[in-house]
Order: sequence, then structure tokens, then C-alpha cells
Amino acid sequence: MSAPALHFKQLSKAYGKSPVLQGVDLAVQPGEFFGLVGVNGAGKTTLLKCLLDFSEPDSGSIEIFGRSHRQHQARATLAFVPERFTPPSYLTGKDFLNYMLRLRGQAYDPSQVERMLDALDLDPAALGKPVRTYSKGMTQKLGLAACFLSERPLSLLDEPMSGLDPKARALLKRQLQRLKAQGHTLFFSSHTLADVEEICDRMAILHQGALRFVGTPADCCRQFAAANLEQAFMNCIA
Ligand SMILES: Nc1ncnc2c1ncn2[C@@H]1O[C@H](COP(=O)(O)OP(=O)(O)OP(=O)(O)O)[C@@H](O)[C@H]1O
Repeated sequence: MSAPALHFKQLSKAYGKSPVLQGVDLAVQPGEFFGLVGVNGAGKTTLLKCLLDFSEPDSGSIEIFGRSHRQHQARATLAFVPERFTPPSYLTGKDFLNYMLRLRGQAYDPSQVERMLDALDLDPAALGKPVRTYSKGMTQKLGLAACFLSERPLSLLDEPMSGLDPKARALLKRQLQRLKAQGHTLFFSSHTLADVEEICDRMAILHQGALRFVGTPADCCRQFAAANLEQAFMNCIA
């Protein structure tokens, strides 16, 4: 059996004296679409920061496709879009994509870029403009485009729908379905339970530093005797 795409083992992290993650154990399988939910401040971004080696866990370990997350080759398998994605303001959209692709040793292919922008509903004319002139949603689309153009097998998205209009949200879901059909793995955080229900194979509820639930959205409703995921979430964290 192949190694999990992501494996958090007994991960703990505190900021000063405040514990944020306490013994988090979680495995995400290759090809799985996995959603992480939790109230504001539950520790979702902290978990992602530990995984990306931006933040050091106090104890425990993380493996990416069987290799320690501390190895850059392990992290080279993933692409990440942060919650508040802010590309360098002086770059044009094209400069930014070109820069990201070059960092990854890939060539800038104008037709491939145009297809990706079309898939995310970002006007190709925006490529020539500085990103400081972009709206929030346009900036988010640029970050998602850079992520998907990287063709990494694993995407980490921190609240990917944030700032997207209804059309862009629908198109992003379509793009994610295409990636799923190709065997891609997705780990994302979201506050929109309807998206989690629609997109995810499995989900986890992080609350007060621990995982209160891991399983399918349907199991979550069953386990917490709820008619819908929103009520199940409320019952879970009660
Ligand atoms: N650099 C930091 N220094 C001190 N405390 C921090 C730091 N980063 C986060 N925290 C605290 O850790 C807790 C978890 O924050 P985190 O950003 O991981 O939550 P989150 O689940 O992503 O929240 P949200 O849904 O609001 O984005 C919060 O109490 C936050 O104040």
C-alpha cells in the first residue's frame, strides 16, 4: 500500500503558553479530497503552516508521501495558496505566473496559461496589469492559477473560495473535479460546509486543538444525529 499523501502524527503546537494543536493524528490518502473545518482560531492555518515548515511543531511529525515535511523534496510535491494571498504588488499577473513557473523549472506556455485563466474566469487582459490593481477575487484566481499550473500532485488551499464570486466558485469546483479525475490530492480548509460536503471525500473538524471528527460528511451527519452538515458541526463542537 502506498504511503499517505499527508500524515500528521501526534502533532502539537503552542504559541507561548497557549496550546493550539494537541496530538493531532491524521492521514490523507493519495487521490483523496479532504476538507478541514473549525471555528475561527481553531488552528487550521497553524496546521498548514507546520506542514509547510513555516512554523515548527513542538512535538510530533508530518510526512508528505512518506517523507518528512522537513525535506524540501517532500514539499516539492505540493502547491499552496494561502488564506490571504498577496503577490508582490509591483509585478504584473504575467510576471507573477512566469516567476512561479520558472521557480519550478517550468516554461511559460501562453496557451496553457490562457486555458487555466479561462477555467478560473480571469480575463487574460489582466495578465498585463500590475497585481496591485486586481480586485480580491482576481488576486485569488491568480494564486489558484499559479497553484494548478504547477502540476504538483498535491494542492493545499487555505479557504480557496474566499473572495470568489458565484461563477468563479462554480468554475473552481469544476476545475477541482478535473484534477480529481487525474488522481490529484486536495487538502483544504473552509468555512463553507456546503462546499466541504460537495467537494470532499472526507473531512475533519478541528476544535480546541484536537480532531473531534474525521470521516465522510455523511458519517458526520449520522454520528452527530443531524439532518445537515451545519447542524452536525454545531453538535460536534457543542
Ligand atoms: N504567530 C502567532 N503568534 C501567536 N498566536 C498565534 C499566531 N498565529 C496564530 N495564533 C493563534 O493561534 C490560534 C489558531 O490560529 P489559526 O490562524 O491557526 O486559526 P484558524 O483555524 O486558521 O482561524 P481562521 O478560521 O480564523 O482563519 C488563534 O488563537 C491565533 O490567535
